[in-house]
Amino acid sequence: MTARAGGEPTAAAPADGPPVVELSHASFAYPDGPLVLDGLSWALPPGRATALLGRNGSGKTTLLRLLSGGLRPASGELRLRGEPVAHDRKGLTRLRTTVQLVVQDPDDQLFAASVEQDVSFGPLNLGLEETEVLARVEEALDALDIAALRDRPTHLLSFGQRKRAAIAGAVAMRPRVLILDEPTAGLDPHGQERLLEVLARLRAAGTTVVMATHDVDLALRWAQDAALLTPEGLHAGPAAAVLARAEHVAAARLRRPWGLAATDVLRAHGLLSPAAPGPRTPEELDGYAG
Ligand SMILES: Nc1ncnc2c1ncn2[C@@H]1O[C@H](COP(=O)(O)OP(=O)(O)OP(=O)(O)O)[C@@H](O)[C@H]1O
Repeated sequence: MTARAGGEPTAAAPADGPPVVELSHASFAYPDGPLVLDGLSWALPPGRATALLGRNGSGKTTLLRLLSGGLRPASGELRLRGEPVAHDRKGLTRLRTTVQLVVQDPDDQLFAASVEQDVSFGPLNLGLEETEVLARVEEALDALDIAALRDRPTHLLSFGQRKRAAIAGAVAMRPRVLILDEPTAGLDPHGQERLLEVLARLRAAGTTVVMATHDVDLALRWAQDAALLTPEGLHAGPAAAVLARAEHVAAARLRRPWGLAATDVLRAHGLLSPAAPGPRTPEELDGYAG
């Protein structure tokens, strides 16, 4: 399947400033494979929360790896604060101080003997002073609520704990853009809520957060913007508007989010004016009852 640039003005969400990171007309194919992404453009303005959705194999992971410099577009370019990124050591180091990717499987990310060593690795690699490294590691362990696990071997942790350790490693880099590939997959509901709290704190501090997910309800309630990767292209914009486009949602093999379905029912019964925003969660529905 090939994702192409959409044929309509879809890519840019209302920006709060010039994009921090941006792919422009990027195409990519794995060696001996078909084109996965074809001329795709996507800009991430600062401080926004964006959900990336699409069917299995649509190219979400590929797109996130292109944005974070792990893959290089065959054509088109990656820009950091408007400047083209050179895919050499210097260019990628500069990119990684700003953009951090947390991959889907924590076992692809964790490699050090203990949690603390793993979380320290990135800041140490930046050549920071020891006190600065320690401060960042403490901050990241606290943020992910895993300080008690600092001396534990990573391979002896539960899946959810490993996932949090992997995210802590990215957070310790204090990135302006944090990209997470299906971070809630495999977490229990409590773990998911804790993770969303962590992401809310990072966003409050101005971090741009991008999350690939298959969960449309999570996307509607958590994200300001959504991007749907379909065979026709990337459809991006404010989350409620993007997820209301039935044909794009169907092309991404998703379903209508709960909140939009509830909004339809409220409007059909005259309980909500056409212009008023609807509930995004069952908890918010309570506010419409009286
Ligand atoms: N290392 C690789 N080598 C060759 N082909 C690959 C590689 N990784 C992914 N692909 C192919 O590229 C396409 C896009 O894969 P990708 O992992 O980006 O999709 P995805 O949207 O993240 O999927 P999922 O929702 O299943 O995680 C798929 O057809 C996949 O088979």
